[in-house]
Amino acid sequence: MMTNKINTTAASAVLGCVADDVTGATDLAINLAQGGMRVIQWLEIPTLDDLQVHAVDAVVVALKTRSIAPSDAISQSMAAIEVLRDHGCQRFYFKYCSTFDSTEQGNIGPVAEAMMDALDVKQTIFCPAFPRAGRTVYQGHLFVGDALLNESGMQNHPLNPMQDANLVRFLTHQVTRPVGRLSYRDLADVGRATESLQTQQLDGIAHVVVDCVDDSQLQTIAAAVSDMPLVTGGSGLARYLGEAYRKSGLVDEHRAASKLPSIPGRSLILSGSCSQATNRQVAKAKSFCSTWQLDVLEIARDPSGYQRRLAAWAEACDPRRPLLIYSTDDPEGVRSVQQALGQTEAAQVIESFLGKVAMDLTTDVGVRRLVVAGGETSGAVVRDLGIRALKIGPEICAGVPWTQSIGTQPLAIALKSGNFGDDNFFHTALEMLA
Ligand SMILES: Nc1ncnc2c1ncn2[C@@H]1O[C@H](COP(=O)(O)OP(=O)(O)O)[C@@H](O)[C@H]1O
Ligand SMILES: O=C(O)[C@@H](O)C(=O)COP(=O)(O)O
Repeated sequence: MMTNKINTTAASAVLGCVADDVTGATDLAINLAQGGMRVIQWLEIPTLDDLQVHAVDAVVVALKTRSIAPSDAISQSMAAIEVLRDHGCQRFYFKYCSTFDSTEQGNIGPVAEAMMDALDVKQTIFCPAFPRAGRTVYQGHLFVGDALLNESGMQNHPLNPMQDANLVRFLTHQVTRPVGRLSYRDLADVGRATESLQTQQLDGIAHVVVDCVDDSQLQTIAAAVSDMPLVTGGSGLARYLGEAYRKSGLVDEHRAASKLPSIPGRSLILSGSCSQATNRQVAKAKSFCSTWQLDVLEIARDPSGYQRRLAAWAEACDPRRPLLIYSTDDPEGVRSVQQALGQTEAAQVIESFLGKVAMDLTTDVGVRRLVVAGGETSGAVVRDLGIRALKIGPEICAGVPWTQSIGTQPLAIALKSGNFGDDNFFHTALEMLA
């Protein structure tokens, strides 16, 4: 049950966002910042006192709810929404993956419906499109580049293989209320888009999947939904919310983005993503990094022995070269590990090991610059490092900024969604700090 306590201090953020994973949250945060909003990203649910300390327009709370049981995802998301609402947020954003990562059981639909109930909202949109990163939606079908979602490599995802690109059909499995579509034809102007949403609401359509193939359509969608209390989607839409909220008087001025973190120290790349993009990026990074490929079965057998060997190796490496430690593998490698350990156990073994590696190497060998590839992987790493919040810096590639941890002994951190970035991503990221 939500409480009715509303905080109305001047410091309240207008927009409260809940993201279902950490890289997704960072992606959302950089897009909001590029739209001129001041943003803070929390890596755990903040307290009301935490929220009073930072004067921002948008608060992004990163959860790790994408691949857990729907009931757990709902309860964590509700806890986040409650604190954001009590803080005084007037608009809410549920961020999930631009590739709609979920299964027929959830968690996108069930979490969205729970948020709608909590906020007393009759209709929301589903807008995963992020054209700058190649994610578009046409006739309700999600494309990654020029491939349908289910032919894009996402059909082999280790945790949520995506086998249906038709979002209207797929979302219908996850929700209890009717699903409609805002067609690209109605995105010709804001008035038409608004009218289509209103007509659908009168027809009882609660969930509207939004077509969108370019940024001008995102701009139209943002203007059409600026009064909607709750929107859901990828990060693309967020880029234009600042402008829409400024026009409707919710946010005052356009704020400049933050600077690069200036933090000396060793660089470490940790990669647990098995996406096609990350496989290519890891292959490229081997040329300029000291490299260690994890043997997952050996970690499962003797985690502490393996951790000691890895730490000794890192200690002995040339400190001027970045360290690259990865479990990234092709679908065949992933299958064989999952057959031996089970899907969930394999993920847990790797995530908890990479978290420990991050702790060891930041504590013992002077790592202060950290790049992590993979949403679940990033979630595990920042949790184990005990980082509570991030300041958002400039963009490395679409959807991935440099960030700086807030607190004593800050780290420069880049959290990369598995699918994002070109083949030279790791090099580009570290060169920016050189
Ligand atoms: N070699 C591997 N075999 C099996 N599972 C793996 C392997 N490497 C990583 N994983 C698991 O696959 C999942 C990848 O998810 P994630 O980190 O979110 O990456 P992405 O951003 O590409 O989705 C993680 O749970 C990770 O622990
Ligand atoms: O929207 C996106 O594509 C990303 O922001 C995202 O959610 C990242 O998820 P992972 O691919 O699991 O890192």
